[in-house]
Amino acid sequence: MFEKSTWIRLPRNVVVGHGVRSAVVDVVDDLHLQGRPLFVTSPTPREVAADPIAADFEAAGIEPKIVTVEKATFDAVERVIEVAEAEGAAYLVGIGGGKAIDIAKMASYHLEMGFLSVPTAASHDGIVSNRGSVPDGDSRHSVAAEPPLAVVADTATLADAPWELTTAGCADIISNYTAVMDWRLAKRLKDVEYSEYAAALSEMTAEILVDNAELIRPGLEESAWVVTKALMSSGVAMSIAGSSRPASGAEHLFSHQLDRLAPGAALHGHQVGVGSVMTAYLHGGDRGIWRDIRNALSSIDAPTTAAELGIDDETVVEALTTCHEIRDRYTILGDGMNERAARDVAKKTGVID
Ligand SMILES: NC(=O)C1=CN([C@@H]2O[C@H](COP(=O)(O)OP(=O)(O)OC[C@H]3O[C@@H](n4cnc5c(N)ncnc54)[C@H](O)[C@@H]3O)[C@@H](O)[C@H]2O)C=CC1
Ligand SMILES: O=C(CO)COP(=O)(O)O
Ligand SMILES: [Zn+2]
Repeated sequence: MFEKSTWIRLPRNVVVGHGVRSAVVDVVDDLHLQGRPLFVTSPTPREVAADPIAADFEAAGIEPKIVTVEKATFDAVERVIEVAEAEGAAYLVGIGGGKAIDIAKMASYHLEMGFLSVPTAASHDGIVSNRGSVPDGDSRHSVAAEPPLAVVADTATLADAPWELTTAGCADIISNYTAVMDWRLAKRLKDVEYSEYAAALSEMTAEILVDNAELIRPGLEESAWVVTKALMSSGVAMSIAGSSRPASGAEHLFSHQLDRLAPGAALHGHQVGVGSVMTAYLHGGDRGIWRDIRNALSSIDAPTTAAELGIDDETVVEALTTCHEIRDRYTILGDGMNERAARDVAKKTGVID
């Protein structure tokens, strides 16, 4: 008897384009959301977007409460839950980069409340995904979270954000190549749950982005459009899979370990991009696609070396040898690299000197 079932939760409204920030209040109306919203944001996105959006709500007779968060931690999620309960919030709006959006979607999941995603940077593919990513001691959890009821991505805001945030988003997408290689490997070796549709969507998203790399240039609003569509498509792949597997493999483990060893040194997307160059080498050796990945990253101004990340060579080697312990996710790293092998791959790919 056939007993499989799946439940894929995707946004109902996706609004992307120039100036759509002022449409958030209309989107809320279209979704028939009632009551007081809680905006979850961080300091710069508050100035850039949350305060102006709050003014639109006030003009429409709705008084939002705003909470500002700094880090994507379980404590921050707890604080947002407490504020939402104390203020009688009816739904949450995450406004900012990956961290603010992750906190909002995780708090919404716990509160069983609707959530809207309003990215202010095209820096990560968590904009529509149903996962949250949180460091916790020596581990990094990928936790279930509320997918957004709607996404409102204003390309004017995204194009105005610092250019490196956009290149980080591109690198987060380019890393899908190796994430999918790891997922297929884990399917073959460990029979993990696998979706060919999610894997294909994730790979195709990376391909389309690389094919359109010439459109991704600083100061071009069209770049924000191209990158945001890719970020959403990658997030949909995660929602189809019900896991971050299509977009997170060993290159993400490497980045999560760098976050522990060198906190704040580089952006998430830039770290996973450099990780992807090295794990592509581990998958395919010298004839594999590692040079294609490195060239794709260079073509959109993303870092390809430890020095460009602002991280020293020894930290890269340490991250490579220890990052398999971050979580129980089988990848090309298997049960870990030894130091000589880690140094070798980092040197051969030009990541370290
Ligand atoms: N849940 C998921 O599926 C995913 C989650 N992530 C998570 O997202 C985080 C990475 O996201 P990021 O956006 O790189 O980090 P982030 O949220 O820390 O943002 C980076 C910086 O950009 C600033 N910023 C945002 N918009 C701006 C604007 N318009 N102008 C000026 N500055 C602006 C922020 O204030 C922050 O200082 C990581 O924690 C990562 O694990 C990443 C991918 C997928
Ligand atoms: O960053 C992600 C996908 O780009 C997902 O993060 P995790 O590695 O925490 O699942
Ligand atoms: Zn990522």
